[in-house]
Amino acid sequence: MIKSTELSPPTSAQLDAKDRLAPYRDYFVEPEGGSVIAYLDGNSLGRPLRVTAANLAAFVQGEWGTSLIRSWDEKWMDEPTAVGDRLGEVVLGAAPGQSFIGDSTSVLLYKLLRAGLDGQPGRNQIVIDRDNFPTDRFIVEGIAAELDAEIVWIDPDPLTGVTAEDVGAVIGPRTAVVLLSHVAYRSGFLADAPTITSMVKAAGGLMMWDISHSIGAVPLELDAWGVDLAVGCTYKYLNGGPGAPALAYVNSSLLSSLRQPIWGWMGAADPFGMSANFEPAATVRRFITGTPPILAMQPLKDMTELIAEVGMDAIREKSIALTEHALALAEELLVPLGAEIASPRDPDRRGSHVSVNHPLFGEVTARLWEQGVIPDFRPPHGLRIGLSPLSTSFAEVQAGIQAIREVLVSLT
Ligand SMILES: Cc1ncc(COP(=O)(O)O)c(C=O)c1O
Ligand SMILES: Nc1c(O)cccc1C(=O)C[C@H](N)C(=O)O
Repeated sequence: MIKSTELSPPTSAQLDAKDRLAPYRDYFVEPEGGSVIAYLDGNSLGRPLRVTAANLAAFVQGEWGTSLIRSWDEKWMDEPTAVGDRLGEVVLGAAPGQSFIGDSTSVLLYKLLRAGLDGQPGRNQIVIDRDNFPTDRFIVEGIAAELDAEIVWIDPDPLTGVTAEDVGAVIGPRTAVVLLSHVAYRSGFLADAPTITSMVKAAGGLMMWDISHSIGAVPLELDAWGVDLAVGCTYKYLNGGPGAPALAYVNSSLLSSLRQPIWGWMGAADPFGMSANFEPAATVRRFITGTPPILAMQPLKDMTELIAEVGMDAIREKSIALTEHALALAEELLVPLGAEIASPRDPDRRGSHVSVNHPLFGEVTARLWEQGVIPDFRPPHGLRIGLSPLSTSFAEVQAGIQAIREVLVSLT
């Protein structure tokens, strides 16, 4: 018999019943024919909002189909920075004039990192960790090969992620830029951004964060933390859609001094002046290169407004409850089968996804997808459970983890 002090953990149904964000699940497009039982990959590709379908149709008819090229003058020239400013207000903790929507995250990583490095004469080291997302590491390798730059690698403990101590051990008078992921793409480890940023700045370096796995899931305070540069994906927790253009942030203190490497007419002071030589815009527009992908930046506006309605604190609270639930279920149902939890137990050090390792998870994930249970798999043996706070229920997490268990049992 359970003693009164030994309360059993709440069930998925109880958690869903008291979840005040539960009604927002209906705001998302329902997959057809009950074909998806559990979508646990919102950290890779967020689900579309219903309103986005209507807004895209209205955009095609109105701004594009009716206003035609006049829309550039009326609205679109300012769209990348207007959307960036709104994101700054709602999710980034950034004052206007520092953010814009532009190219892919990879290309923005290149542009901002190169600009940062060029803006640090006498310093030639780029600091990055070996667990960072491949594109971040590859961009750094490419820039180091292109310029006289040295890469300083941090080898973090996969579970604790990159700590302030790790960073403190490698920064110094030659540090130009430190590039880290705020939330690690495998483990979900949430780095101590305020502490690390101030350490790097005290050493004279520039701090650049890849916020791909935190925008829209973890509250950010880029201005207050003193972040220099940041980039991040908008197709994850901002539900911008496949290949949606990325977000870039350049601290206002650097706007006049940094020069990005890919000069194009849309980053010029007067794009329609058709001038003989490149003169960069005085504002954050100088980081834009060519014609901005206006159509592709429409959906993320819808999610930004939904986040504004709900509030980042409520989103974070649900995100923590979801990851706690996922970890408790994984502990109960998967660990006895030989799986290992590969994400931080401390919610203050965790983003909105959790990873579990098992040698059979590659095969397990393929079978799960066939039956409409959709986590993702990252080699060598990590199954990642991404929990998008506004579109995921606690029951969905349970159904997903039970299915993982059943497939694992069938394969062993
Ligand atoms: C941390 C991180 N950075 C960058 C990217 C990729 O950026 P891109 O949109 O250029 O493929 C991803 C995901 O694909 C990511 O997880
Ligand atoms: N960016 C992706 C893509 O273009 C196709 C499929 C998946 C992705 C991803 O988002 C991968 C993801 N950033 C990761 O953390 O592994």
